[in-house]
Amino acid sequence: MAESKREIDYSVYLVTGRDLLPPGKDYLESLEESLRGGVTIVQIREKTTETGEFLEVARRSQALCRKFNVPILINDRLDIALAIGADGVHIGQTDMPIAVAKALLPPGAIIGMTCNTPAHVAQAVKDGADYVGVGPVFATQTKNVASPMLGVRGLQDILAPLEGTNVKAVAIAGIKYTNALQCLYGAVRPSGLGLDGLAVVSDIVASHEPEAAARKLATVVHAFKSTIPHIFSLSQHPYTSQYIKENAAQLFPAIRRHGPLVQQITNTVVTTQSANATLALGASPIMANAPQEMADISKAIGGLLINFGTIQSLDGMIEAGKHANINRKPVVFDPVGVGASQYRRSSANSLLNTWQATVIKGNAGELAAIANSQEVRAKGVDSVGQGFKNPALFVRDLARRERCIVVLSGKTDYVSDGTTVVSLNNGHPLLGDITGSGCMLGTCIAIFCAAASMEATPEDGKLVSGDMFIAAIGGVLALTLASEKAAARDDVKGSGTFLPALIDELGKLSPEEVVALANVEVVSV
Ligand SMILES: Nc1ncnc2c1ncn2[C@@H]1O[C@H](COP(=O)(O)OP(=O)(O)OP(=O)(O)O)[C@@H](O)[C@H]1O
Ligand SMILES: Cc1ncsc1CCO
Repeated sequence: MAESKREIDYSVYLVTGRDLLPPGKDYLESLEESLRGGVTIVQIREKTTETGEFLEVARRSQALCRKFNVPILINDRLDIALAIGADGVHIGQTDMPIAVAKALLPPGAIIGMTCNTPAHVAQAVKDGADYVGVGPVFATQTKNVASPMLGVRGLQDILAPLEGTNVKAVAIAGIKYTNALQCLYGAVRPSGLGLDGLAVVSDIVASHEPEAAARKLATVVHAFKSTIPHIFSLSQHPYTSQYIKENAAQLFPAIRRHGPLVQQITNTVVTTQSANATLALGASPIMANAPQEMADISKAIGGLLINFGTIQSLDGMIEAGKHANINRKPVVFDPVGVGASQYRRSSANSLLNTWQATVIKGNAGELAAIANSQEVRAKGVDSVGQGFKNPALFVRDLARRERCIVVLSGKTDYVSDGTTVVSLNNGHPLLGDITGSGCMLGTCIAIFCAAASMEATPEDGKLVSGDMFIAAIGGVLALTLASEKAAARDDVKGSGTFLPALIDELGKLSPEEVVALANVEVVSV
């Protein structure tokens, strides 16, 4: 074993599973191909194999790993690790304690531990583990998992004890190329601490083409790791009011150029007006709720809105977001009335645990409920009271926690990417007199996000390419500027005549008008 600790790259952590090999695929052939594809560390897991055979498998695996200069760890069996001189061991909660393993293994050996709770992680840190394997993130068939699933959101909490330590973390269970970016995004804590890698089994081992499977995963993990510092600022431009106005204004003609198809799972109150608003802006709506059709629809769309004003199919919302993440399409989440019932609260949690939102948009009452804040109360779908004492700080912190753009609607709208906060002071009180103006706002934001991502070149490490901060602001400006123009019309006598005028005006805004009329301020927090 190595005398001093080598620098380990945990990015693509392969856990072997010979029982999962596809028919006709040789174990060593599969391992070599996966190493060629970019696996950076290997753990040999043999749960039921006799000692002699385990030793043989470990020896042969090690010879291959050495060829690629990739470290090899042994699951559970210290005797096997010692016998072959492995780089270290991976132990479970019910296996040998870390202290005992440390005493038996030579200095420099890597010790990793499976952890299902923050308390496990804290203990592993105390005991001197080099890394923790945290999970289960998703349901999986490869292991009989008794611990409750963490979900993507749970990853942030379980990593908390690693703040300020040098202990590394990989996530495990149910991780595949298709959900890799969700996990990586989901795990990033407000401090910027995140996962060092992803542990996979079947995504590589069960593949007929393990080299290609490993390469795809490696590309995503490496690309993500190189973008971590900029995770909240999708653009690295120092935002000024003028830059924001000009770039948001350019998205109006971009929508008309691309005519994005925007999928909207929305409530029964606003469906028609949201579809008409979509057409007015130059995009195409498709209102689709059934989980069975999400895989197909997701491939065709430019963006997705999930508004849960009247939850008809939670499964549909889960599937739609999942496929949008897989296909790298922006997802705008509008948790309408989320504080109104326990069902809505738990549904929001399930959704945010399954996919990564690009934008979360809500009024003060809704966003307070999402953030578990008692500061603002709600009455059904409406926010009551004066709102947050410091709305700019609130949106910035929520954007950091949820790792996405946050839009707080109200008389003044606030938008943040976790670094910059802007306040937007356009709009008209008549927007408060019609139902579903907030829902239309979500629709507008989804359309702008779709256009902005269609304008951008896709990048490997990003769930969505394009500047979603500017896009979200563009969506707010569309609705609020159109409302000002509609309210000023002679034919508008009240909320009844206001709604059709609003839809008319949405389709008429020019980029020049947007720059001239937009009231955008960058707020310091
Ligand atoms: N008094 C007002 N003056 C100017 N603009 C307003 C006013 N009230 C709301 N708005 C605008 O209306 C849009 C919707 O925001 P609001 O916070 O009212 O949504 P909401 O409460 O979710 O609405 P709903 O529940 O009806 O869908 C925002 O862009 C906001 O700027
Ligand atoms: C009134 C209402 N109830 C559920 S959704 C909705 C539309 C405005 O949010």
